[in-house]
Amino acid sequence: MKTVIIGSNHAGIAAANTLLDNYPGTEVVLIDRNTNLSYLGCGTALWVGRQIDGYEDLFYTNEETFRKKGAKIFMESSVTSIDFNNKIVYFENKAGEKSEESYDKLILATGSKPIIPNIPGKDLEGLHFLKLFQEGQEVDHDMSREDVKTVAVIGAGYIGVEIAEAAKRRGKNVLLFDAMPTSLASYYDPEFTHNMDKNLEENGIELHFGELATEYKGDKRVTQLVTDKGTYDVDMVINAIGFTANSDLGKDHLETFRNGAYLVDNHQKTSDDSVYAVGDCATIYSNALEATTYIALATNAVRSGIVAGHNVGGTELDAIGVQGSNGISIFGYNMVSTGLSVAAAKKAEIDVDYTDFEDLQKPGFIKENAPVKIRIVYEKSSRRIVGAQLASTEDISANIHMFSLAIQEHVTIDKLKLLDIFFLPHFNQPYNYITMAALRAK
Ligand SMILES: Cc1cc2nc3c(=O)[nH]c(=O)nc-3n(C[C@H](O)[C@H](O)[C@H](O)COP(=O)(O)OP(=O)(O)OC[C@H]3O[C@@H](n4cnc5c(N)ncnc54)[C@H](O)[C@@H]3O)c2cc1C
Ligand SMILES: NC(=O)C1=CN([C@@H]2O[C@H](COP(=O)(O)OP(=O)(O)OC[C@H]3O[C@@H](n4cnc5c(N)ncnc54)[C@H](O)[C@@H]3O)[C@@H](O)[C@H]2O)C=CC1
Repeated sequence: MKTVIIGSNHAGIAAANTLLDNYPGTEVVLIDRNTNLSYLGCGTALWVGRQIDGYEDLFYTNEETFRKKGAKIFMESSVTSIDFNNKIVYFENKAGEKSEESYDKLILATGSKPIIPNIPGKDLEGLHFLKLFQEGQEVDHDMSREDVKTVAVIGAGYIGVEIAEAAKRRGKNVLLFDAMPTSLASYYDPEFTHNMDKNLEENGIELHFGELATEYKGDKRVTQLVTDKGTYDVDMVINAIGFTANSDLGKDHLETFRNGAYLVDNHQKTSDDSVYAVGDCATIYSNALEATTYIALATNAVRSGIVAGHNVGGTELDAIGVQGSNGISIFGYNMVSTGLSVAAAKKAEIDVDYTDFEDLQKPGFIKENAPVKIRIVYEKSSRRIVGAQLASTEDISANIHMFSLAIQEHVTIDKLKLLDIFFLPHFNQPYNYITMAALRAK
């Protein structure tokens, strides 16, 4: 059996490795238009902000590894069209040479693309996106210019907040804009985002929330950003207002979601029996929403790649849905969340309650210690947990996995009240904040 995989980043790589490592004799062809594969975009801000030495270790595999495993791999080759009826993929390399590959099964792993603000001046120099490794290099290069003193970041989601920190660490004046009234509004409730906003401000980032960019101005290069509230002198702009699915190749043949992502079942199969879709170009099932949705995360890309790999290889494997678990760490302030915030539940018309608690991570007699905030969100009628948020300068990240499992397994808030949680002063308190929050639930 021959499988062609279009896109060899996290999702495509996971599918290819699953097939190559578990199904000897399977023919695998990988095609990608980029020069590199396996770039961990999550490291861009760390590298640009000089928190790590360079970008070299942000790649975890390469072309050669796939060749050694017996796969055919075409890099710098762009798939231009697919004949779904005759099962042929057409592609072109950078020299313009055209090729084709037939398939028995096709895995679409074409990922996502940044949303481009459609406002005047969008072709000026000095405007950036932050998706590809090459875009990270351009941002890094621009930030090295002596004349780039003020950086505007549009979008205070995950990429925007992380790159705003990086720009500040590089000594720039940083202006951070978002249409919403706080940073990270899609992931956390205001009780949490206000702490992050304060953290950003205390570290010298100028916040402009509830403000919409309307124009970039400049002669050849951007010199001003105009919003509905003012005009700002800037030397560089980084746009980070979200991703949308890159589904151009199959959108006329396959069923798609409202944002264009390929609709998939729990085997990652699309509406065409021979075609699978994985990662950011596909939909995903949310256990919190109990519905199909779109969540662009590397973790989802890897898991969906594994599921597709096994199903294509011949072993039935059901995806179990996700919670959209995520985390961020900015100037030492850590936030993690999973499932739905109260705001997200409201938007999805799920009637929820929540319980909050705040306490020190460890007993008061431990010196190295800091407060932790927790919110657990649960559905009013069923009492199942649908979300959790935590924030602290302590490393509270591992707590979120338990809540992810709780949402996946439909655990109620009441089940959490007497949960056996260990205590050791080096780590936590006997009256654990998880227990305390659960006990306070209405
Ligand atoms: C700056 C940044 C930071 C991030 N941080 C995190 C994080 O901390 N945690 C997290 O979970 N997620 C993070 N993400 C999101 C994560 O990177 C994506 O969810 C992940 O890359 C999705 O993987 P994918 O393989 O589905 O798609 P992509 O990474 O988008 O890869 C798609 C591949 O398809 C190829 N392709 C597309 N069209 C064609 C075509 N026509 N022909 C040939 N090849 C094609 C592309 O070249 C690309 O290599 C971050 C993203 C960015 C940009
Ligand atoms: N730590 C992590 O897990 C990370 C995850 N990612 C993922 O990568 C994907 C893309 O990240 P982001 O681009 O940061 O998307 P995002 O969805 O996290 O944030 C986009 C932000 O832009 C704002 N916005 C939208 N339209 C706007 C407009 N016209 N003007 C001003 N603001 C506007 C939104 O309110 C939102 O705050 C996301 O799925 C994200 O979860 C990215 C970086 C790190």
